[in-house]
Amino acid sequence: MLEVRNLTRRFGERTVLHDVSFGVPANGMTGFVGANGAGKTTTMRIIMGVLKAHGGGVLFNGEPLVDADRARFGYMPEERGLYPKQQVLDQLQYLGQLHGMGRHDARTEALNLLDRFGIADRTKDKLESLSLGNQQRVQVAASLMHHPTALILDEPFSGLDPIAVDSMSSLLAERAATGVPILFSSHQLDLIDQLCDNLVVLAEGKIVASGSAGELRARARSTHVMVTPPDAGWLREMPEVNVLDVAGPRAVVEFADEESAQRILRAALDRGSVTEFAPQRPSLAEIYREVIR
Ligand SMILES: Nc1ncnc2c1ncn2[C@@H]1O[C@H](COP(=O)(O)OP(=O)(O)OP(=O)(O)O)[C@@H](O)[C@H]1O
Repeated sequence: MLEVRNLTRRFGERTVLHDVSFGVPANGMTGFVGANGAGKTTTMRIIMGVLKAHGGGVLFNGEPLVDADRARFGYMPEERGLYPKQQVLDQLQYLGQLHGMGRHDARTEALNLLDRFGIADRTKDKLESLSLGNQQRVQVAASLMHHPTALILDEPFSGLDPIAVDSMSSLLAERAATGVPILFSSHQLDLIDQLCDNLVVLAEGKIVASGSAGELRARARSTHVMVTPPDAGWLREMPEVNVLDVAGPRAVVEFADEESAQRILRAALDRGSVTEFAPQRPSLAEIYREVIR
């Protein structure tokens, strides 16, 4: 478990992180979302020791995070950072060896990762000769080489095609399942929804929501879809129901509580047929939009 506690950070007179606290549990992926400039990269840089915090700190498994822990983390920085002119395989092998892997193990792991990312045929090519998406795959492979104890990835999915997104997602999910806390930032809300067990939402340097997907969904507004042919417009006249949208027989509504839901359902049945009455599980994308509003 990685815990960010009460981080503050200023650049000149401007405070860009205000008392930021959240957890990155093991055994799951934590999505880090927020508008451009919200402070995600700054937070990740502080976790990795690239920037100093002006207040607060980071714990790893309950102890203050130190450089020896960070050396075992995998980090993909926003500015990336591999050598454009070096061959892909040699570069990954070199990075593995820097992390203490033997030459043979590093080469085997590099080949394994390049194969998983579908670029095993590019091992001898210089990084700069690869497309941007393929360079991105190599960057993520670099962060995974030494079987890190935690992963901090700044927009690892940006610019990837759907096949690469799938291979990267499954690889990260495998690492998460072995107990590695993974924090990754992304602007792709549908992807966050698909992959994340936890969500952290930052807005203007402040945490506006954080927690497990289940907790956040339970707190979010829950709606129902009701289909009552021929026209669901009558719902607007009913007490105890907040009608969010009506299109012909289909309405999206919000009830005060479960009893109200049941009363309205009975009223609908008394009027005629009900062909659908379904609670809607809010997506993490919807939760994100609601909390930053
Ligand atoms: N070295 C720096 N000097 C001055 N201001 C900085 C510096 N680094 C970041 N900032 C400011 O801190 C704020 C947070 O930036 P940060 O890069 O952390 O946001 P972000 O959430 O990662 O954004 P994005 O989604 O665009 O990558 C921004 O207003 C940015 O301009």
